[in-house]
Amino acid sequence: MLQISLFPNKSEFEGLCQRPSLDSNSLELTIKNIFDSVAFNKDKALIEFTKQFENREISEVLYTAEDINEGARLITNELKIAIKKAYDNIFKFHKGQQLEIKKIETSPGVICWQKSVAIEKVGIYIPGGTAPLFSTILMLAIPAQIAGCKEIILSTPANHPAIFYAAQLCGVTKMTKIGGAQAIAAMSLGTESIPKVHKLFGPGNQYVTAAKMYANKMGIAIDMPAGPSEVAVFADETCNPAFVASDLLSQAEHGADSQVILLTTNEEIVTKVISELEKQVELLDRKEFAKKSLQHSKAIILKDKIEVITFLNEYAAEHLILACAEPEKFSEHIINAGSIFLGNYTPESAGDYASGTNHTLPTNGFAKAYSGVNLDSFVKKITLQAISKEGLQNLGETIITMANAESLQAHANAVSIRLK
Ligand SMILES: NC(=O)c1ccc[n+]([C@@H]2O[C@H](COP(=O)([O-])OP(=O)(O)OC[C@H]3O[C@@H](n4cnc5c(N)ncnc54)[C@H](O)[C@@H]3O)[C@@H](O)[C@H]2O)c1
Ligand SMILES: N[C@H](CO)Cc1c[nH]c[nH+]1
Ligand SMILES: [Zn+2]
Repeated sequence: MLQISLFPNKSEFEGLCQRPSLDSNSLELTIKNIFDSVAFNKDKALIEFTKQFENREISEVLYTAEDINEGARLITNELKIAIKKAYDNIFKFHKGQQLEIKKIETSPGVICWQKSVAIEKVGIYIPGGTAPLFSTILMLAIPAQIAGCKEIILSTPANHPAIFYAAQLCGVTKMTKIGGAQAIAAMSLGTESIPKVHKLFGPGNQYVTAAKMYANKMGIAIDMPAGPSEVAVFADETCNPAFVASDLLSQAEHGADSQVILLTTNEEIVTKVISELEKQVELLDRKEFAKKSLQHSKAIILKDKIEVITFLNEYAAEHLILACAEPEKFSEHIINAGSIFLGNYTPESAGDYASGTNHTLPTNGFAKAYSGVNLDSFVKKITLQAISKEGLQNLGETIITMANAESLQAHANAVSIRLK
């Protein structure tokens, strides 16, 4: 059950913000070995790792169009309707992130603007080790589709019908059967069957996340480190303890390495939430994962709201639920979080599936510096400028003065030659 921390000192906040993690040295070595093998033995290495880590026998690393059609046909009508509804909301929210091009005349005759251009080849990782997270396909392939990415390569160890259905719906161009760090290695290095991509996206366990970081060091762009799921809930007297417990469990059930945090200024709320957790956890099919996750999760009782805000900004949760009075007003004080859920009727799982926001979010405190996936994640911005003869006459002196001061005479000449 949750570890309780009663009125910790501010000096203890940093320790309380630690997430459970694997030994990073041995993790890095495992990842390096996987990348080296995939670089050398390509598809053959992928087939061997799939047997070694997942006990799955495969003879080809890609699904054929026929495999995908057949897989998708097995989806139930009920799930198809749910996915379409989620698709529409996620599409609407991400389409709304498109900005119109604005040409700015910075000084007379000098026009500057920028355009967004889709990243041509993207690799999306869809977690599937213990649950087939087909919702992640919507979260990654919909913005890729809106951005106009030409190739969307999907890798996942899962083979649920909804995985195939969602891949078709979202215009995925190639689908691999590979999971884990070896999938990330394949999309970073390229193999006989799997193309090398320009940018990697997607959440995953610690192996997947460490592999993305490794790929990033080799020069492949990544969305962000999106590892084991986490949630922090700030609950005051207006909360419903049963709702709070259900939210904590919704992230605890992801995996043993997930972490959930309950923050409050009222000790009685902790007692009520824990009693709900004890009841609700027993009803879950994934109770073993949830219980392990709760063992390294925490209930923290703080002195006042100011301390709560300080803690939350230090923790930088992937998801933050504000089960408190005036949640929107409270949210104005939050500067580090992946996604914020306001009020008693906004469960985190709404954002996981269907409200419209993206569920691929920075974990492990990376929300201090990274955003979650959004439309911009799939584009590059190219700036453009056009200067008229009069424009250059206006700006020329400024450029020449600055170029000379940097001792870059050719830069100055490129202007003065035009003004003669
Ligand atoms: N941050 C986010 O946005 C977000 C979103 C969704 C899910 N998640 C997280 O994604 C994760 C999904 O994890 P998962 O394990 O179910 O699926 P996964 O697909 O991420 O990982 C499964 C793969 O891990 C590899 N693996 C497992 N044990 C290994 C070992 N000992 N050595 C080498 N490789 C090994 C295997 O190849 C397996 O295919 C969870 O932690 C969940 O919390 C995060
Ligand atoms: N909560 C996860 C992000 O941390 C996303 C997800 C997918 N399916 C269910 N949940
Ligand atoms: Zn979730």
